[in-house]
Amino acid sequence: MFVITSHRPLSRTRSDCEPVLVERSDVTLMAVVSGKSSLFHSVPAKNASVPSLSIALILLLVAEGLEAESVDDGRNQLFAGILRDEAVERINQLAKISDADGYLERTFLSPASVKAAQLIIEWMRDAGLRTWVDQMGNVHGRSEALNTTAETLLIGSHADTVVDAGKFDGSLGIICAISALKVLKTNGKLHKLSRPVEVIAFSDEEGVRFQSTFLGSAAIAGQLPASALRTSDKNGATIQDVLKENSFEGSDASLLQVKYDPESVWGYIEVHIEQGPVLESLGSPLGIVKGIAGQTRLKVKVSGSQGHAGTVPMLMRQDSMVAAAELIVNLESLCKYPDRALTYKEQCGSYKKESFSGLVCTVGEISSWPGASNVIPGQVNFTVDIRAMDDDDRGAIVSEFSRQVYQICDNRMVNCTIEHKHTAEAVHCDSELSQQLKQAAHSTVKKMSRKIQDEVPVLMSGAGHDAMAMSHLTKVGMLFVRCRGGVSHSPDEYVSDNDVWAAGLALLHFLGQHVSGDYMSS
Ligand SMILES: NC(=O)NC(NC(N)=O)C(=O)[O-]
Ligand SMILES: [Mn+2]
Ligand SMILES: [Mn+2]
Repeated sequence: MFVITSHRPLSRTRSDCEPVLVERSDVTLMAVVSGKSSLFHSVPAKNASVPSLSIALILLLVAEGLEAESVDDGRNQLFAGILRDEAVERINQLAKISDADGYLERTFLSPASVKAAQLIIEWMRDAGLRTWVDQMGNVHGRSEALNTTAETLLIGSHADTVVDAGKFDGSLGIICAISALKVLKTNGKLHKLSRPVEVIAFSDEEGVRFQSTFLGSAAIAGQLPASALRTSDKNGATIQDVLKENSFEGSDASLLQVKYDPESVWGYIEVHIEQGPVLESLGSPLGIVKGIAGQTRLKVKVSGSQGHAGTVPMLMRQDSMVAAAELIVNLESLCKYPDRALTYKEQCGSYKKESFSGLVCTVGEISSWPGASNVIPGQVNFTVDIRAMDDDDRGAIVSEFSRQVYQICDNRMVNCTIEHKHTAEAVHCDSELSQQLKQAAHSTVKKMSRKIQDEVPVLMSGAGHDAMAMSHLTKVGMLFVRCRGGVSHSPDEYVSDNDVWAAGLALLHFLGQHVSGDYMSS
């Protein structure tokens, strides 16, 4: 019995194989073959001579229909040190910077977000980029080009997180971009770029603290109204307060300074985890985003009659908690079975049931006052997140839900208000950018696994991204990276080291299309 652990790409034989790497110098090799874990054998490698191991490996691989690759050291051409090992280390480092003990949370300009920004600035400088922080807390790293007046290619993602977050959502896109540019610097090609390239780590995409999202990217895209500065969080602190606390001006004028001139920007691309199960089910490490679902965020406030849990008869109650519960269950039913509730001929023209692609709704937060077990709540507030690939679908659902809210609250003699916190229209990614990303992804997967027949998947995104805001400034493209089980917004979020590597390599190949000469060697 022997263990074969490997560090170099073997030919990928089945779509669900992770490409594994075989290192000649490492006499212990492992052939990981999909669905055949019985292939794992273990023996202390030190007892085995290399020839017998290589023969064993070839026999093993041939037996499994894997063609043993000529093991040339392609590792250096694939920059695993920077694009995988260092990138993974940085993802883990960033994940340790949190406002909370025991789980990951970084919200707009929180102490942890300020600390994370400092680390990102260090990494950007290490990649040879000129860095600065703008008046909305976005961190910028820029490389000039041969032609300094050419329009800039922007690459970004967000540095903030949800509560109890995973370590890849947002961070992966920032770190891969910095790593790909570091490879160009290492190869002496950073200043051979045909256009300036700028990495942006956005200060707020998730909208956890102020409920309105894309604060950083919307400001750069000129989509953030000055009134947003007066938005307050649960404790009554406004965005303006938080900016000033962090030595930013927090004025309407300073917000305007953040806006980019559309004429100065060539395009925006973002690398992000898929946060869904499609790539994993297809056995593909990378995918291209065709479009991003539109989203609406609401805050519903239900006010009833606060009272004694033991003395108010059931039929005399105006119970805001039960009213909220009925609203939430009705919302779920509306989004599960929209055609039952909506007769589209009267309300919205000729809708067909299947037009509700990507329709989802979530109540993520609920709070009650006074929050004591023996008091009938006087006030219950909850959030609503509604998304759909089609903006008219989403609009129809939001208006039907609003109708139901007022009807149910009337029936229960409680007062309801609905506050619109955030709306972002669905976005279609630019075909030219998407094609370039697709080529980069295709050559990456081919290089890493040496065998690729299948197309790079193209898919829609139910998750929102800064690309939604940036689409108001310039054309956008997105590259998705496989994540285990599609899990995200959870500490179980996971991307394999090789997929982190694939993402960085794809970005490098994409940047290579904007570099004169051979970008892959010094
Ligand atoms: N990539 C994300 O997780 N984005 C999240 N944030 C926004 N703003 O959409 C979300 O909820 O989908
Ligand atoms: Mn997220
Ligand atoms: Mn995200």
